[in-house]
Amino acid sequence: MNELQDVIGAIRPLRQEAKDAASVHLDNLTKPPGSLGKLEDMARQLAGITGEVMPDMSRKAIVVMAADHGVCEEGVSAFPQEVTRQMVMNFLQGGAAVNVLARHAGAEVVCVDIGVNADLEHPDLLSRKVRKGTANMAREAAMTREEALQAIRVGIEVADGLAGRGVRVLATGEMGIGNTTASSALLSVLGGIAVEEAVGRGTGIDDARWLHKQEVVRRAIEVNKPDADDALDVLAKVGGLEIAGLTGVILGAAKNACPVVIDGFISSAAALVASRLAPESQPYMIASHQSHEQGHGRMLEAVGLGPMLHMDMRLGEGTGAALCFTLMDAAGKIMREMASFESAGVSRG
Ligand SMILES: Cc1cc2ncn([C@H]3O[C@H](COP(=O)(O)O)[C@@H](O)[C@H]3O)c2cc1C
Ligand SMILES: O=C(O)c1cccnc1
Repeated sequence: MNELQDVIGAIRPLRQEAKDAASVHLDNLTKPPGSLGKLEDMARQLAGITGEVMPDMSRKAIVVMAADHGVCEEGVSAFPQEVTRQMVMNFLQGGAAVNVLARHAGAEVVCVDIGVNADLEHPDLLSRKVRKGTANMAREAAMTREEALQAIRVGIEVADGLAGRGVRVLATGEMGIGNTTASSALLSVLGGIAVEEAVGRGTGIDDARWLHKQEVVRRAIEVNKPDADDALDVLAKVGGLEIAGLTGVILGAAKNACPVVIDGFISSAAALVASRLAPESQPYMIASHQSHEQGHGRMLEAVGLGPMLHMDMRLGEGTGAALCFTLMDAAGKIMREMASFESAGVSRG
């Protein structure tokens, strides 16, 4: 626990003077004050995070954490568990949606095996397996507290490694068949939200399976009795290895004064855990989008974040975060390239 406490202790509040300087700069540009809406909010936030009015955000990475879920044996997903490992190979070959959208945004994809239930090897795969999938949370704790901590540590190390080689913006992505079930359980317990509101349709289950998925989440909470005031306990009992890993990525990004773009429902579950473990990490987060998954709006509310985009996407992987990168670049260009009232000879109101 000490190590995690050290990381949390190293997270600084945003730099108010840089935020104020960004506000002054924005208000001198040739537009009515505030008229670029969330682009301006983002520019101010990025200044506060980095301490620079025009930060270098040229190097960006999406960390895709992959892991399996024992709860799949309850029949909670529309797809079989082997899709997790098959999609990991797809990421490594560059053919998944996140690869395409990351290329479009000029970002790299870093794929981490933190708990896939198979032996995977590839030169570009970061092999950091904590265990081969979680246990079935409907019967027992998904993992031990120590395993959850270990997975968080993996995420912190990945974030440290990327920041150490000059990556300035991080984003979260994931792959794990069954992980909307774990995310829903986290939302229900940590957000104090009824199971039927927290559980959505994930990969696209029908009504009967959706009701069954709700029952499975209820059973997982009943069997494990997670302590809502102890986020690590909840994460270990009803979470997932990739969710724990992403919690670490978020804490690691904040420690390194890097903005961290949060993707969809599952990534937001990691953001919720991170915000409970370390409330000071929340200002470093940017919610890329609100996905189509039923509980995502409530999840973002619980973290205290407002989404940049509503695209009706429900894929995960980091796809929404990749799209949001292009908005970050747009915000950066506004700060750098727009004329001021003075330079353009435009009258102020
Ligand atoms: C081919 C395929 C690619 C995906 N990429 C992300 N997910 C998404 O779907 C999964 C969660 O949904 P559930 O909880 O219903 O299993 C996660 O792996 C998530 O990343 C995918 C799912 C599939 C089938
Ligand atoms: O919101 C998401 O990211 C999501 C929703 C459904 C399935 N996979 C991911």
